[in-house]
Amino acid sequence: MHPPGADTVLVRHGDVNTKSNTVKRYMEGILVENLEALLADRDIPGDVEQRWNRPLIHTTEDAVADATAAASDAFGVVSASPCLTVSTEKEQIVDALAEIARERYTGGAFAVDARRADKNLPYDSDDLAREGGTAIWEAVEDEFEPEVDLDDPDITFGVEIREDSAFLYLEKLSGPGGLPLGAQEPVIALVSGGIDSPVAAYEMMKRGAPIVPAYVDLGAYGGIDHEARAMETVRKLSRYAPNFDLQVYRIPGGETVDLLVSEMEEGRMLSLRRFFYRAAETLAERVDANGIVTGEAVGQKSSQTVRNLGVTSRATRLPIHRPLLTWDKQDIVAKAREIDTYTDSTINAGCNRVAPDRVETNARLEPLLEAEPDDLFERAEEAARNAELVDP
Ligand SMILES: Nc1ncnc2c1ncn2[C@@H]1O[C@H](COP(=O)(O)OP(=O)(O)OP(=O)(O)O)[C@@H](O)[C@H]1O
Repeated sequence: MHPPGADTVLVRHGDVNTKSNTVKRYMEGILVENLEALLADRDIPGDVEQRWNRPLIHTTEDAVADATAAASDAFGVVSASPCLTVSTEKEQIVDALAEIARERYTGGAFAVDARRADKNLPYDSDDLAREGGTAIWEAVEDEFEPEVDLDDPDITFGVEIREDSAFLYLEKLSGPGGLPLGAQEPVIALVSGGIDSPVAAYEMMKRGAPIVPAYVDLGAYGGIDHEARAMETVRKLSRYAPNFDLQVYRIPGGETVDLLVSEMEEGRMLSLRRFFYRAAETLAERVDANGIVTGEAVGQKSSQTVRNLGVTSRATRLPIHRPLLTWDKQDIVAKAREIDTYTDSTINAGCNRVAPDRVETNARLEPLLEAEPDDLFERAEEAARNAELVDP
């Protein structure tokens, strides 16, 4: 809900504020570009202004809700509010609060949350909250029985006073937090048709690292549905990053999977992971990426025991980022639903079908090296060199 006449979105960032002024300026610049791209991608009118630690989106009242929703999808944003802008004169703010109350208050407990960045103003936030609260009360008391509750209000009248304007709002839409996308270097995101890998990729994006998605085509063990699911989740992720290229590298892995299935039993899944990582490393050299992100979590699968992660990780010199390492499955599923990458599929495809009846949970590197094909890494490197770029 926004105040009548609201045509501005106040955008708040969090971790960016912990940076030095130079870095903060730089990151705010990236955030502004990303906000502009989100608005353009969703056909929302608006101009983004970079100022005082709080980017502003100037839009129309009709578009202010959509613009706020778009801002709350931008990495680095902690919250966004659709605002009415008035001058910093106390009387103007108090009058505007009364007017907003007349239009929007429908009963229940209310609070005024006032903050000011400019400590030179002739009034402080407590004065303003008190006078604003009285004005709201008087504006609605004939029709309702208003009540003030600063701890658990039904409606909060927010006031944020900056150098030359005061911003009045009724809601704060939460954003993802983190850092603006592009504030870090890119990483290869290994995306499967599963639930976890898109969430892991999203978490890296949230910390500012653009992703280069890579899908390993498992041949007959993957299948068209498996690939379609992987592509669909990348499409969903691209909604958060319209100014970044999220084309997918499809790495051919079918022949190697066939070989692993015919020649290996228990350690097969681990060698397949080692193939993935080495292929990702080669692709990273090709596209100048700096790490690999996967959806693995400790103990979630046999290939993800602490011991097995240690053995599989030896296949690459690059860091493997596993943002979900300590997450429980239900939290991963909840996040996947929240970011709209959840794929409600029971199709038995991908790695599930490659898995043998008896899986290795306690691997050692030497016996695995003995068992796996000698040319596993050459195969991975060649597959990555042959990877084709496809639209998700
Ligand atoms: N076909 C594939 N292409 C690219 N990466 C893959 C593929 N299969 C698995 N991975 C990567 O390896 C990780 C662990 O594999 P796992 O077998 O647990 O995947 P999954 O259960 O099929 O999918 P997810 O982990 O996404 O739920 C995945 O999170 C993903 O990063």
